Parts: sequence; structure tokens; C-alpha cells
Amino acid sequence: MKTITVNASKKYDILIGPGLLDGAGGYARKLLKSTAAAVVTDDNVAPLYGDRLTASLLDAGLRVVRFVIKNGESSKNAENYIALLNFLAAERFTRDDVIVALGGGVAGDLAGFAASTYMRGMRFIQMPTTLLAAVDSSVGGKTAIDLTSGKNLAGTFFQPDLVLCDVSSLASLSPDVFADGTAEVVKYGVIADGELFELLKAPIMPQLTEIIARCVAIKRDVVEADETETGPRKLLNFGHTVAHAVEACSDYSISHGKAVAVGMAVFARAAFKSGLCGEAACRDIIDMIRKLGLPAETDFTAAQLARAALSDKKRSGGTITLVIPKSIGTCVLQETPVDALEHFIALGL
Ligand SMILES: NC(=O)c1ccc[n+]([C@@H]2O[C@H](COP(=O)([O-])OP(=O)(O)OC[C@H]3O[C@@H](n4cnc5c(N)ncnc54)[C@H](O)[C@@H]3O)[C@@H](O)[C@H]2O)c1
Ligand SMILES: O=C(O)C(=O)C[C@@H](O)[C@H](O)[C@H](O)COP(=O)(O)O
Ligand SMILES: [Zn+2]
Repeated sequence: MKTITVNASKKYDILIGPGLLDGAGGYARKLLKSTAAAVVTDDNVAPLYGDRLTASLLDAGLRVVRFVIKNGESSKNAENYIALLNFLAAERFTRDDVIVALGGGVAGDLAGFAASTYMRGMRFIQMPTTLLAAVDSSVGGKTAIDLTSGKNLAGTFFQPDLVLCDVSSLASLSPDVFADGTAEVVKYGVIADGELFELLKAPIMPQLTEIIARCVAIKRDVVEADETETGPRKLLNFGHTVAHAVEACSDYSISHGKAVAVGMAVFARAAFKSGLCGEAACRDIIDMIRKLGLPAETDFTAAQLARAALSDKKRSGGTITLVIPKSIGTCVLQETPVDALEHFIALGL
């Protein structure tokens, strides 16, 4: 078992190892004053792991209720958010009670947004069951829902009280959903850790706990330095300017992980063609994306992508902050006039 502690506005542990599903109740009991737990999960994950988690929470003396959403990005919406708040109120939850998000980033982002706003903030535990949620969305406190105008447009910064990553639960992931998570691992390699990038050249399963812990440690360092994203946290957005545009343009039929892969490839090519990144680094990024079974191309035009990207959060007035790869392990932030975005994206298509 690995433990990583985040020391941000809230101090909390991230436990990574096998068997945590059955131990969750004990950890919650020790840490929190909760008398009730709401398990927020989706209709794929509930039948796989819902009963084991519920049994563990019941054993620890908690009252347990379940809020199950349909699987997929389209569930990260305002209707489910309001329904969840009303559910908590109808179940007479208090601020000391806990939401346990069991699932991927969709369940985690929605549950976290509800936890941060119900009674102005209640207790919150993340239990990631996708690789993407394990390495990224369960850590660092970004919560969100999508609005009609775009991705993650309503949300909060709200750190969880605890993250329990039961690595055994990742065994049931389809190769396709597992690959989505590897896109965010590539991101960490490119922004901060060339050695992590190299690890991805060997089979991932035997190194899974190590890889998750390495990503989480990078995210911990970034979040501790800049919790509310006024500066260096923007590096965690490498690939995401185009990714969020690809997701929105595809009406969310393209998953976040695959969109991030496309976004990283587009920016790698554009950076190379602009003389900002070496040819070898650009080729390494694209080769790695393809090796992991992820897409490196999109059929959307630069005009479509730029229009969608300008609704995103990294724009401020007339400029947008872009994350530019320089070499494997180093990215820089570049303030770019919004008028120049379409041309930059076009270079990378
Ligand atoms: N808050 C953050 O910092 C942050 C970071 C990265 C991504 N995100 C968000 O995360 C979301 C993507 O998360 P995701 O890729 O986990 O998608 P997801 O939550 O939609 O899960 C993908 C699929 O895997 C299924 N699944 C989950 N766990 C499973 C398991 N153990 N076995 C079998 N099937 C399982 C789900 O039912 C779903 O169909 C996006 O909305 C993205 O914006 C947030
Ligand atoms: O934690 C962060 O900071 C990230 O940017 C992580 C991203 O992988 C994640 O997709 C995040 O939700 C994007 O944030 P947004 O602010 O661009 O919506
Ligand atoms: Zn992401």
C-alpha cells in the first residue's frame, strides 16, 4: 500500500493499493464523524463494486444510501446535480455526513460538486475505479458539471477528505477505458517526468501501483503550489484546450482521455512547426499516443476547434493560456492572443 499526503487548504491522504473497497468503512469511521454515507456511482460500477462498498460502510455503523447515475459524460449535468442535492436533503444528510464517489471521473466530478455545495460543504471521499480517476480526477479538488455551452463550466475547488484507490477494482476496466487513463499519464510524463514517460514503453499492468503513485505525486506537488490555478496548475491542462473542444464538438461522443490524446498530439505538432519544441520530442509524444491505442488526429477543423476552445476557462479577456511542450518532461505556459489560436491549432492538424 502506498500513501501520499496532500497538504493544501485541506490535508488528506491518498491510499493506493488492493483491498480498499472492503476497508473503506473502517477508514471513514476513523476519520469522520459521519453517521450516514451516500454512495454516488454509475450503473456499470454499482453492480460490480456497490455491494462490497456498502457492506463495508454498514459494518462501520453508517447508514448507507445510493445515488446511481447512467454511465457516461452526459450524466455530468445540471439535472443530476440538482437531483443529487435534493436526494441528500430528502435523506436528511448533514454537513458531517459523507458522499463517497465510487467510479470514474464523471461520478467523482459530479459527486464532488454536490459535496462542495450541499449545506455549503459536507464530507467527501473519492474512490476512483478508472485509471483516469486514479491518476487524475480523484486528486486535487476540481469538481464540475458540463453546461450546454461547454465542458466543466460550473464547478468548485473542493478537496476530498480521503482518496481510496483500490487498484484491484481497475481489473474490470475494458481496454478502451483503460487506454483513456493512459492519456493523462502521458500528460504527466510530458509536463513533469521524463522517466514516467519512459515507463510507458513497457507493459503497464505490472507497474500499475507505481505509475498511479507517480502521477498522484506530481499532481500533489502542483496542487500544493497552486491550488486554485492562478499559475503552474495550468500545466495540468496540457492537451486540454483542444481536448475540451473535441469533446464539445463531438457532442461528448469522444471520451475525455481520447480527446486529451488528440489535444496533446495537435499541440506537439503545432509547437514543433512553430519552433517551440524539438522534432524528436514531438515524434515521441505522437508515437507514444499511438502505441497506447489512442488517437492522434481529428476531423474537426481548426475553426471549429478554436471557436469551442474560446468558451473554455483558460481564456482571460483577449488572451488564452496555452500549454506548450518543449521536451519530454518540460512544458511552458504561453499567453496567446485569442485571434492567433485558430492558426496555431491549424499548424497541428
Ligand atoms: N476533476 C479533475 O481533476 C478531472 C481530471 C481528469 C478528468 N476529469 C473528468 O473525468 C471524466 C472522465 O473520467 P473517466 O475517464 O473515468 O470516465 P467515466 O467516469 O465516464 O468512466 C468511463 C467508463 O468506465 C466505466 N467504469 C468505471 N469504473 C469501472 C470499472 N472498474 N470496471 C468497469 N467499468 C468501469 C464507467 O461506467 C464508464 O462507462 C471527464 O468528465 C473529465 O472531464 C476530471
Ligand atoms: O486538475 C487539474 O487542474 C486539471 O486540469 C486536470 C485535468 O486533467 C482535468 O481534465 C480538469 O478537469 C480540467 O480542468 P478545467 O479547469 O480545464 O475544466
Ligand atoms: Zn483531463
